[in-house]
Amino acid sequence: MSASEQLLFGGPLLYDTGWSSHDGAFTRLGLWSMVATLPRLIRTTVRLAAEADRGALRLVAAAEIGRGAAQAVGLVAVNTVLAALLAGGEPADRLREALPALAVVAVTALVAALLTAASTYGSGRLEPKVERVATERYLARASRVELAAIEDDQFHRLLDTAQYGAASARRMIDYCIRVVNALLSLIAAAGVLTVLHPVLLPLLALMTVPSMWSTLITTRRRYCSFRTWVQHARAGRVLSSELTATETAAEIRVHQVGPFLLKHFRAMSASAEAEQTRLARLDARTGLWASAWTGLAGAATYLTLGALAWTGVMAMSVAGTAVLAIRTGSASLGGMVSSVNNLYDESLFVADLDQLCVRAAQWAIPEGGAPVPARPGRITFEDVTFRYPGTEGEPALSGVSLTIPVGHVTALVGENGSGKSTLVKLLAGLYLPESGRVCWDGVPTSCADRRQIFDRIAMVAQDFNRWRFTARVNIAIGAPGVPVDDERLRAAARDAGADSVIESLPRGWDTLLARGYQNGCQLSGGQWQRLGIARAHYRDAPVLIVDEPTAALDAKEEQRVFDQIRDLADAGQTVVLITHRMASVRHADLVHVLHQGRLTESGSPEELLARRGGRFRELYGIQAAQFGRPVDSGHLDGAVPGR
Ligand SMILES: Nc1ncnc2c1ncn2[C@@H]1O[C@H](COP(=O)(O)OP(=O)(O)OP(=O)(O)O)[C@@H](O)[C@H]1O
Repeated sequence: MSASEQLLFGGPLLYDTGWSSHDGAFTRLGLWSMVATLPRLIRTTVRLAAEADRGALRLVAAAEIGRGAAQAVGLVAVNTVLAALLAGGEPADRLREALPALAVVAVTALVAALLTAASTYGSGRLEPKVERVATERYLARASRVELAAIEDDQFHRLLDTAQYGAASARRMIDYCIRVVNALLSLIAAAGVLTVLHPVLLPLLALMTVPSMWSTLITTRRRYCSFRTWVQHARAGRVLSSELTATETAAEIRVHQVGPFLLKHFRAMSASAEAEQTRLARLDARTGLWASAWTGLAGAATYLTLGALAWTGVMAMSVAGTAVLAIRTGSASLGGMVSSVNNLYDESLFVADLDQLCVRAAQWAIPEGGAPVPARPGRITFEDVTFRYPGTEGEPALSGVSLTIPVGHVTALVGENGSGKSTLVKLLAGLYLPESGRVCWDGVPTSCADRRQIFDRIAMVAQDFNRWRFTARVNIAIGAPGVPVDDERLRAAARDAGADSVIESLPRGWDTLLARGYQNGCQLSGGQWQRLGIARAHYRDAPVLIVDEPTAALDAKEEQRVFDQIRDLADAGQTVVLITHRMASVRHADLVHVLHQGRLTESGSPEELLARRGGRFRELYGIQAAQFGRPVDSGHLDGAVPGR
C-alpha cells in the first residue's frame, strides 16, 4: 500500500458491503474441499434450473450425457481403427477392415457436434429464465417485508448481497455446464481406459491430478494478486472521479486541490503498476512450474505407455488410443478448475438469496387478519410507545393516546423530531407499537389485515417517491391494482393543480420524468409535489395522510391545496395533516401537539391558541412574530404566520 493511500484513505480501500464478505472465498477452497463441494454446487444449480424451465434442463442434461457417451464410443472406435490399421496384412485390406469403425468415429463426431449445439440452445434458453425466476423471488420477498426489516442493519446487508444472487444463479448454469462437460469427458476417458487396460487408469490420474493441482495454484495466485491490484486501481478511480465531479469542481479550482490530488494519483498508480508487474512475474514463474510439472507427469505417462507397448504387455493400438483418451480427458481440466471455483464463488451469492428468502418469510407482513371496515369510524391510539428497531434511548413515541375522527382534518403539530411522521407510520400499520394499541374501529393494527389498512390509505409523505417513469405512471401508480383510467387521471391532476405541469411537459402525459435519459425531463420540487398530491387523489382512499404537502408550493398553490383538503374533509374524507406552517393549521378541525414523542395538547386550533402557556400558542407566536404580529393580535383567520 502506498503512503498516499494511507494518507487519503487511512489504509487499503476495501468495500464495506454485504457482498464484499465473499471476497476471496475462492482462496479458501482447497483441492479436496473443491471436490467435496462439487455435488452440492451441482445440486443447487439443478434446483435453480428445474424451478425455471424443466424442459430446457432435461435438454441440456440429455445433450451433455449424450455427448459424453458419444465421446466414449468414439474413443472405442478409434481403438478399433488403430487395431485394424496396425494389424498385419495388405494396406488396402487393413483400411477396408478399419472402414466401419472409421464410420463410427465420423458419426460420433457428428452426434457430439449436434448435441453440443442442443446443449448451447438449452443453456441459452435456461440462463435468462433462471435469472428472472431468482430476481422475481428476490423482489417479491423484499417488497413484502415489514418496514422494520428494511431498517434492520443485518437484514439490509443481506438484502444488499442477495441482489447479486440472481445474476450469480444465471452464471452458475454456465459454469455448471462447463464443469459437467469436463467431468463427463474425464469419465468417458476413464471408462474407455479401464476397458482397454487396467493399468491405464492410474496413468490418467498421474497426468490429471498434478495438472489440476498446478492450475488451482496458478489461478489462486492470480486471483489474490488481482484483488490487491484492484484495491489500488479502485483508490485511483476514486481520485479521478473526485477530480472530475461537478460538486467538487469549484473547490478544486479555488483551493487548487488539483495538483495535490494528481500527485497522489500518480503515487497510487505507481503502486498499482508495481503490483501488476509483480503479478506478471509471478504468472510467468508459476506458469513455468505448472508446465514443468505437467510436462514431467506427461513424460512419465508416455514413457510408461511406450514401455508397456515395447514389452508387448499392451497392444500398440491400445497405447495409441490411451494417448488420445488421456489428452481428451485432461484437456478441459484447466477450464474445469476455474469453473469449479467460479461456481463456488457464485453459489455464495445464491446462498445469500436463499437465506434472504428464509429471513424475508420471517419478516413478512402477515397475510390475512381481522377485517378492517371499508370506511372506518375512527382511529385511536391507546397508550402507544414505539422505538425504532435497533435504536436505544428515548422512544420516538411514548404513552401517546389520541383519536383521529373520521371525516375531519386532524393536524399533527410539533417541532422537528417530535414524532409526527412516526405517528402516521404507526397509524398506517407500517410499524407496530412496542406497547399500547393503534386501533381502526377497535381493530388493533397488530392483528388487523394490514393489506386492508393499506387499501384504506392514500399518503403524500414528505419524501414521496419520484418514480423514474412517465408522468402518467407517476400518478396512476397511486392505484397500481386497477387499469390506468385516463379520465380519472385527468380529474386527479386537475384537483391537485398538476394539469398545468403536465401540459407544460414536452410529451405531456408520456414524458419520462427522469434526467439523464433521452427525452427525460426533470421537474421542480413544487411541480413534483403537485404530482405527489395528484397520485394521492388518484388513489381515492377514505383516509388521506399528508406530510408537509405544501412545503415546495408557491403561496397561491398552497392556498388552493388547503382549500381542497378542507373540501375533501367536508365530503367525508378523513385527512391527517402534518405541517410546520401554523397558518395551515387553521384548516384543521382538531390539532394534536407532540413534543419529544409525547402528546402535550389536543383541541381545536382556536382552543389551543387561547390556552396561555400552551406549546401550540408558543409555536404559533414564534411564527406570527416573524410577521410582526403578536399572537394576541387576532384570530387564526386573520393571521398568516409562516408566510
Ligand atoms: N427510521 C428511523 N430510524 C431511527 N430513528 C428514527 C427514524 N425515523 C425517525 N427517527 C427518530 O424518531 C424521532 C421522531 O422522528 P419523526 O420523523 O417522527 O419526527 P417528526 O416530528 O416527523 O420530525 P420532522 O418535523 O423533522 O419531520 C426522531 O428522534 C428521529 O430521529
